[in-house]
Amino acid sequence: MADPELVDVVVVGLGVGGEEVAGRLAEAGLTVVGIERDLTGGECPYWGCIPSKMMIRAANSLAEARRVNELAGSAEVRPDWAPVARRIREEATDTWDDTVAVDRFTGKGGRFVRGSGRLDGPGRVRVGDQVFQARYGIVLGTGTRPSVPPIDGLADTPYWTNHQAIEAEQLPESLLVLGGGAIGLELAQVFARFGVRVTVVEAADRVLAVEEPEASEVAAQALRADGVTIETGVKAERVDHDGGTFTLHAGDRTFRADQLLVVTGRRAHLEELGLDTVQVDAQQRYLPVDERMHVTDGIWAVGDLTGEGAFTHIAMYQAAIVVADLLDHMRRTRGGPDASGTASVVGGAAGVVSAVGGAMSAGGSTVAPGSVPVADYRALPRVTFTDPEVGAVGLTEQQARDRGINVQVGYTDLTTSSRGWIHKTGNAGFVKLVADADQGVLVGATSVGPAGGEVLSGLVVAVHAAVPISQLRHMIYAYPTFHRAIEDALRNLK
Ligand SMILES: Cc1cc2nc3c(=O)[nH]c(=O)nc-3n(C[C@H](O)[C@H](O)[C@H](O)COP(=O)(O)OP(=O)(O)OC[C@H]3O[C@@H](n4cnc5c(N)ncnc54)[C@H](O)[C@@H]3O)c2cc1C
Ligand SMILES: NC(=O)c1ccc[n+]([C@@H]2O[C@H](COP(=O)([O-])OP(=O)(O)OC[C@H]3O[C@@H](n4cnc5c(N)ncnc54)[C@H](O)[C@@H]3O)[C@@H](O)[C@H]2O)c1
Repeated sequence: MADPELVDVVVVGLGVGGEEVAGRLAEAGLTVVGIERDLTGGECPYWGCIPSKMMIRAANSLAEARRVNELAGSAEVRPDWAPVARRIREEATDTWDDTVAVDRFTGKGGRFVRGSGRLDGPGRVRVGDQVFQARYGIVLGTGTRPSVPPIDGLADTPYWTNHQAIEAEQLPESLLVLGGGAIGLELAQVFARFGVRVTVVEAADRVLAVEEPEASEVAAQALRADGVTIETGVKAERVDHDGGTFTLHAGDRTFRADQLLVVTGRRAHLEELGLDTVQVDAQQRYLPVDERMHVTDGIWAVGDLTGEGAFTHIAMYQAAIVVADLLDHMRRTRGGPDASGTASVVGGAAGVVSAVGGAMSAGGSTVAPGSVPVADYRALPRVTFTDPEVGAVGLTEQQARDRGINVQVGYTDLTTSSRGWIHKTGNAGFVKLVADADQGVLVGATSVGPAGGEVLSGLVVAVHAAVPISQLRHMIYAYPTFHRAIEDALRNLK
């Protein structure tokens, strides 16, 4: 067995989070080994956010064209999946080839290794026959994979996960979607708008169950208007496939379709990471991290793996913290610059310090030695890109009540706002605010509507910066925007 090779940092998993950390550290002059077993960039660019939003853009253009009949004359719409599949192949994924992403990383000075990495004792990572010893740290960014429920017969059928759904070049005539969460609803609406007969089968008593009940209701109504059948409270017991048709059995009910898409959540595979070799429990659902993304001595984690929210913006946010903290750790280990910025490190990492004179560049912001930012998820935004979009930040009303907060709620229906009324067809939505009456600030908000995700931005600022409600009430909201509904909802707080 070859001796371990000494490098500065090893990053295992080059998804959104890992690629960002590895690239930034390599740019900073560290010797960084990035290990990826599949495609550099991970789920988001190849099977997640980007191609799914290309599908949504296409499906929404069909829906908008169909609205011409109500607003502006007549339009005949003939959906064709071919340009969508082509765009995903050619523009988004290079037909699922990551050469560009690997070149981007190596262009920054990183060293790329294709394979499955696992911890091999303190400071060490093994990939195949190669073993790397990390001088300053190891970063785990191995993400999640679909969590497939243990339903009788399911594993033996050719069901789709998000991968096959995103890669589809032809659409089935009918589709069962198991799971009415973010992925399920976004894709169900897309396929329905392209003419597929879609049924969503959800175990909980409502779709999008993590968000406000009003959001679940509007989303369900919108999908039904697109022809989607929504079945909630269904406990699937068995799945059969006879070569052409899937049959899903639940009590005395059966659901049939040409294809079955399983989107029932995601799971981190900690058991694959060799965590036992560093005395970390691998029997957990996610890998717990502290506010600076530490797992244990010399190990950081980033992204979906941490269970702090499976979103690309969380992975990027955490990546900035890991970079800052790792550079800070390196400086302390090497006896680097003090708070006044006197550089004293040498070797591969010296470039980092000399380049910025004692301050360290992390995530686009400059971090002075010793002042590493810490994670704060109070104002975590999320957007489900159905039409209407469901945007939310911070706590739901129920979550706030469960925390014992003295809650006030303000609600307004978008259809009654000037802009909603003008917009007419496709105007479903609302703004709901959750306030802490004792503190006089918003702790959560939901904005559903044609631009629900964009309207959310003002609400994210309000929750993040704890802007006093009295101040929010005395702002000027442009007329007639969708976001002006926030002013109404503030007025309705009680
Ligand atoms: C259909 C869909 C739509 C989505 N839409 C959105 C959206 O609109 N907005 C949003 O914010 N988020 C969205 N997400 C979520 C987003 O894709 C994830 O939050 C993001 O990809 C997480 O990044 P990550 O780096 O944690 O993990 P991943 O992107 O999962 O990357 C992890 C990488 O690690 C690699 N890996 C795993 N184990 C090993 C190992 N042992 N050795 C080497 N490599 C390994 C994997 O191959 C993978 O490339 C969507 C997800 C899906 C599935
Ligand atoms: N727009 C976005 O930002 C976006 C889009 C897609 C995905 N994502 C991320 O990816 C994550 C995973 O998405 P997802 O939709 O797979 O998970 P999810 O957790 O959002 O939803 C899964 C749904 O499946 C249901 N379910 C679980 N087991 C079931 C069963 N046996 N039968 C029927 N229903 C069952 C759950 O009740 C839940 O409603 C999301 O949590 C989100 O963080 C984000």
